[in-house]
Amino acid sequence: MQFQPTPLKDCFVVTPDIFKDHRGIFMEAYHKEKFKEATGLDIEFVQDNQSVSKKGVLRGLHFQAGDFAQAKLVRVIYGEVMDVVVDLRQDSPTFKKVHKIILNEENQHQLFVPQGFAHGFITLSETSVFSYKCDRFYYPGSEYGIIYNDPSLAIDWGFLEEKMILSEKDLKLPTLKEFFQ
Ligand SMILES: Cc1cn([C@H]2C[C@H](O)[C@@H](COP(=O)(O)OP(=O)(O)O[C@H]3O[C@@H](C)C(=O)[C@@H](O)[C@H]3O)O2)c(=O)[nH]c1=O
Repeated sequence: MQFQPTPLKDCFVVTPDIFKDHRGIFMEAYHKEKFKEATGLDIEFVQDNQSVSKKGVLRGLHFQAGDFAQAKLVRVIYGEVMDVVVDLRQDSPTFKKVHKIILNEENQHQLFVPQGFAHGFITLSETSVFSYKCDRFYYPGSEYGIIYNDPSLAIDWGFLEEKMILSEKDLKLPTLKEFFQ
């Protein structure tokens, strides 16, 4: 299991060792002790989520705030997505910086998204099965978001805007400027 930093503080990529044989593959998708040893983080993940999305579906940019802020360990079980995170911690040296990464069933990369980050992804394959662990339970009262096309972030989602599919809720999210006002 490899752990590699990203340009964003506290955000890193986890790549499991993949064992291939004539039957297919095996991997440890998560190992609490190895995770703790490599990162120093003694995280207890309490909720596992899974979503299935069609090509062009964009979910994000989401986060829970305050006591309900969630760290997430995200990965793709089937298909391919472009995953996007934004550091929203005002005291962080990488505040307002964006990081993008391709997650797919081939590379089996996982992204650790710290508390205080906004997170989203767009499905690039016909279908994606996206799975993530969270260290806090879902609490709708503390759910927030930033609009995917925020002008100050200027994220290139690598997809034609008219072909993107978003929820009504996500289309109404505020810009970063509106959120911090
Ligand atoms: C996130 C979540 C949603 N739900 C419900 C609420 C709603 O009826 C339905 C769909 O919720 P949403 O539209 O918020 O699902 P979705 O847009 O997939 O939300 C997710 O997006 C990605 C990018 C994240 O980072 C996640 O933390 C989460 O915010 O599922 C739960 O019951 N538990 C949960 O943990």
